[in-house]
Amino acid sequence: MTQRSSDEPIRVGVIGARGRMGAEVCRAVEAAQDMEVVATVDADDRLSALSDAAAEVVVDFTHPGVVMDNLRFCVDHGIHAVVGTSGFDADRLSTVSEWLRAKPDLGVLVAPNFALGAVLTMRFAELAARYYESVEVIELHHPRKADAPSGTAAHTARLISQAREAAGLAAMPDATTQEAPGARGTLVGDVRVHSLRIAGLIAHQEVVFGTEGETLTVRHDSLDRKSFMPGVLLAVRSVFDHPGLSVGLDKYLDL
Ligand SMILES: NC(=O)C1=CN([C@@H]2O[C@H](COP(=O)(O)OP(=O)(O)OC[C@H]3O[C@@H](n4cnc5c(N)ncnc54)[C@H](OP(=O)(O)O)[C@@H]3O)[C@@H](O)[C@H]2O)C=CC1
Ligand SMILES: O=C(O)C1=N[C@H](C(=O)O)C[C@H](O)C1
Repeated sequence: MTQRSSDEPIRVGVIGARGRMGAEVCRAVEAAQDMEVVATVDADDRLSALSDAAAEVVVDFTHPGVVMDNLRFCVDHGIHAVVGTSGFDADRLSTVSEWLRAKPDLGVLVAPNFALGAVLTMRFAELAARYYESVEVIELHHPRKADAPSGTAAHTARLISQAREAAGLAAMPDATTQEAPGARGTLVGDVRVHSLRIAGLIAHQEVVFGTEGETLTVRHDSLDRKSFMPGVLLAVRSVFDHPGLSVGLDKYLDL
């Protein structure tokens, strides 16, 4: 049962609208019959354009440094939010949950990755985690990316680490005693994450598992930013039915 009763197109505001993802989102929303872009905001624009245009849902693809202010504005103004921007840690998520207490009907989705294959990769990795002694994550992105490790890699590593802990696994075998800074990546929980920035790439991730006599590699490649759009549109349609904070597009899927 959807909380949205209107048959009119969903009124969507886009923050970061002139960016790589934001521009793609504007095109995808305009091409969908059941939604329309009513406001676009980018750096130096006023967020009040969103409430002035009576946006029902805001899609945010901006920057980790500004996304919390944007979200605060949406929550304060009773606008549902679909957030793709990276940089969310446990503290930020609990802050958003706290804000939402005052708006029990409002939905906020923070999704590290909207590509279906990436969502499945995270789920597969979580399932495989308990069966392997070793696991490391390698993320590969375009060189204009501001943050490292990627939000997807951090989320994947957290899920794996939690699954390993729940299964009571021992520490991973690793004889390294001498290490050049960064050579073994960064730790998220007990999982090492390695970040590559390569011209020509978009967004890619490998999760490499190993145990005696075998390895398993789960890899996903976004070859075009269009790969994120079906997930973004699904989220815009579904956010009304998921009040509170949801983390990960899998929460809107039957996985
Ligand atoms: N969840 C997912 O599936 C995906 C998430 N992402 C994430 O989305 C974010 C954006 O990525 P991408 O589109 O490549 O980045 P871009 O830098 O291309 O776009 C970000 C846009 O936001 C603008 N911006 C900066 N500050 C503000 C502000 N205060 N208010 C409004 N707009 C602002 C930027 O303007 P200016 O350039 O002038 O600063 C820019 O136009 C990143 O965190 C990235 O990791 C990316 C792809 C998929
Ligand atoms: O900046 C990007 O491009 C991407 N960012 C997201 C992330 O940090 O995981 C999602 C995807 O990897 C593309």
